[in-house]
Amino acid sequence: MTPGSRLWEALQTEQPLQVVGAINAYTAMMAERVGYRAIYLSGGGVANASFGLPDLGITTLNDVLEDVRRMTNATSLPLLVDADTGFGGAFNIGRTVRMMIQAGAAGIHIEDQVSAKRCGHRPNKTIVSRSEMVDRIKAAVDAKADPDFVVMARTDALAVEGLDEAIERACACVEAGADMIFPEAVLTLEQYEAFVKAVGVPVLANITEFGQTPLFTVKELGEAGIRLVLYPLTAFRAMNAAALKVFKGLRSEGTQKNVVAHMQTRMELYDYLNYHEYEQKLDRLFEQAAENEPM
Ligand SMILES: C[C@](O)(C(=O)O)[C@H](CC(=O)O)C(=O)O
Repeated sequence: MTPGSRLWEALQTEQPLQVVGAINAYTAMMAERVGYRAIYLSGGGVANASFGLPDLGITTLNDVLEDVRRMTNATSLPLLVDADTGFGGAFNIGRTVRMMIQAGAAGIHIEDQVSAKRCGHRPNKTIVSRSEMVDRIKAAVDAKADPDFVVMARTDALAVEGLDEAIERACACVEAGADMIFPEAVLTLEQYEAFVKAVGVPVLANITEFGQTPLFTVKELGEAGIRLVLYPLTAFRAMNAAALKVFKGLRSEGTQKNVVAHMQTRMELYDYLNYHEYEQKLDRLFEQAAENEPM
């Protein structure tokens, strides 16, 4: 099974499918162990966590691929990747798809903002024309060496041009071959329902914290017909708050004794890494080496 077909399978098994942002390989392994069926690599997350940059279209395809490879090597979960605006024109978008497939991604989403993009939940976004967005999707679809690789069209048009244009764009993207639709910065369940009714392909809801979209539950979204629920930076935000708390505490108190109870222990860390299996192999190697040692 290809990563793409695993994503389609997960979509059949879990409805709606929770897709959880896993910012790095280790977090991806924890997500797998606790039962998620699909994971996500956030574009904002790559910029913020791997480069200390804001989510403004500054990172490159290779920057993202590096994190994709790390995560796909560490888990067998299908990985959906944020490809921002596709990293260039039609030829670049084709290359993006081919390289993402090579790196083990199950799918990507490409959006209709201009390349000097902003976070989808910030004001003053600018989008390209409908025909330019359709060309982006066509370029991505043409490059799909694996037919099950998911090309998801994200539209940021709702906040810029309103619901009707956003829905028409989404439909035009589906006609151009998009497998799924990601309407960005949706405000109500009724808006989700309108997308679901119009597009005829799976629709993703981006339930990112501190944004424009209320924190709708999986149940509410499922009832609105949503097939994928995304939590792009949920774990990252929690990890950051925990790191900050421990950094400040250690600085002011001169010890971590008061927070150690809230930490993942060494044994828990090792458990998720299958450390003990590695250690046993290492022990055997040493034993064999000792046996082979000339007397
Ligand atoms: C999905 C997103 O593009 C991301 O980079 O993960 C962001 C998430 C966020 O900033 O909360 C977005 O929605 O624009």
